[in-house]
Amino acid sequence: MTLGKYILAIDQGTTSTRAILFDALGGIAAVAQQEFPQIYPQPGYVEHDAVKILQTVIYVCRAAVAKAGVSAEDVAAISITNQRETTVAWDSQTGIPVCNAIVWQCRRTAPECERLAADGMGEYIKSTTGLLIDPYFSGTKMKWILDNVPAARELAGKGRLRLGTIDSWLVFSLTEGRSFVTDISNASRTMLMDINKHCWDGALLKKLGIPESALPRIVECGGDIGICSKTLLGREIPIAGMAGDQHAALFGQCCFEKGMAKNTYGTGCFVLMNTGEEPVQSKDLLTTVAWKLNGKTVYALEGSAFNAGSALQWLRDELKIIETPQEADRLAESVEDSGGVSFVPAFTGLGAPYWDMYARGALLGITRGTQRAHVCRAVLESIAHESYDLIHVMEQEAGVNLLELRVDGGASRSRFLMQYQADVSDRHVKRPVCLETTALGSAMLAGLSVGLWDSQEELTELWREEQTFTPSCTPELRERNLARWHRAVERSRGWAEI
Ligand SMILES: Nc1ncnc2c1ncn2[C@@H]1O[C@H](COP(=O)(O)OP(=O)(O)O)[C@@H](O)[C@H]1O
Ligand SMILES: O=P(O)(O)OC[C@H](O)CO
Repeated sequence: MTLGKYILAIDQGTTSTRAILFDALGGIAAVAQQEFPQIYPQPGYVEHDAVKILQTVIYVCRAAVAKAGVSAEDVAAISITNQRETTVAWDSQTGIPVCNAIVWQCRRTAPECERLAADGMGEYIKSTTGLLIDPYFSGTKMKWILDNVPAARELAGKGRLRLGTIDSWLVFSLTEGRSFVTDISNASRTMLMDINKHCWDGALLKKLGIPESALPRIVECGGDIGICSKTLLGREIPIAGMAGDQHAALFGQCCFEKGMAKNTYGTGCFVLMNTGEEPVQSKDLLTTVAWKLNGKTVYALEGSAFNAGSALQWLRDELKIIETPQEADRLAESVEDSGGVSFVPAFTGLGAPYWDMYARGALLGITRGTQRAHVCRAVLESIAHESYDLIHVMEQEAGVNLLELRVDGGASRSRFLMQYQADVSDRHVKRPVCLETTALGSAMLAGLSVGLWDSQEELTELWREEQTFTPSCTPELRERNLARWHRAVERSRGWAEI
């Protein structure tokens, strides 16, 4: 077989699935995208239809290859990157899910998390998995399925239950031999994997009642992950790169050196910093595997904010005060400030550094003169404010000074947001030419594995800056805005509990 010239990257995100065909220079030959429905069965619950997700994957892969006008022979490898933690349960024989996937944002396992905390599991979970007790992670979602879906229990009894994150679900569904694997970066988000030993932790599986036989094999982020069956594109193609989306974005931003960091503005906001080959423990941040390649593991510290771009979608879909996110940008720039309005996007609680599963969204400071432009501005500012918190706590806990922040993701297109981010965090914000960094990172993992690229140095050469946003705000204004944000956060906390 001659080596194809392209990598087909599947980016399975929270609100849409994209397939992007990258050429050997890291350039985009074609993109295909499809949104899929979010399911909100009750307040605080978020679900996805895993079969629908698979259908979007198949559709966008075929569409991207067709758009580029290339043949399947030209595709050297497929890579997968995905929304993390979202949990799917299915039957190994039929390949059919037993219930909707429980999305990372879903808060239904808050009571189980309280029980774990009351049992004094916090310290053990932190030191073993690098994570905090929160409904965010897959472990308690798996337990919920076993406790609440009779078909899951029945299949578990027969040894036919499969529990996995979206990466496992896609590899299982796309491969002829039905490979059942998860990559180590996704596994490190389950609250079940020992981040030092890189295996499932027996004590946690026992505590949550999860049978190890239902869990996938943990593999590296590059190599022989599976062979995609020819039903997808007409010929078998190796799946050679796989990582959770935020880990892939760190790789795609070429943050290969210890201390380099990125922030991805998608549905949520996720700041990850490369901390080198040893896991670094932190109080309010997550310790996670960034990637593992050829036996070498790189770790990261992560600050996660659960809602960011989703707040713009809320303005568009629920409040209906904008038609596109770009309109929010224009409106935000049309007023001098937010007119005293503050917004806290805690739709599904607050992540780092607050870790409040009962916080809920808040819109404060409204007066009779408040216009939609003020609300749009407050929403965009809130995304920068929560990112400021992540950057600030990261600098404090890792003892570093981030001189620059590399940014990507859908909402990093917003000029207003990026400038405000630079102002409020007093840091240079660097936006690359390729904002599809998540997909690019996974393509790089696959490309290294199949020999399209030889080294990380070669990949670094492919990274191109589009624009740097320079801080230009007075310290007084900055402090005033941050103080108001922190007052607003306090008011949003514990709301659902009450
Ligand atoms: N021009 C824009 N300005 C601001 N936000 C945007 C813009 N375009 C897209 N977004 C936001 O980006 C998000 C989608 O980004 P994406 O990286 O695809 O996220 P995900 O992978 O979580 O689905 C949406 O929530 C949307 O509100
Ligand atoms: O869909 P995204 O890009 O916002 O990413 C979701 C995260 O992976 C959740 O941990």
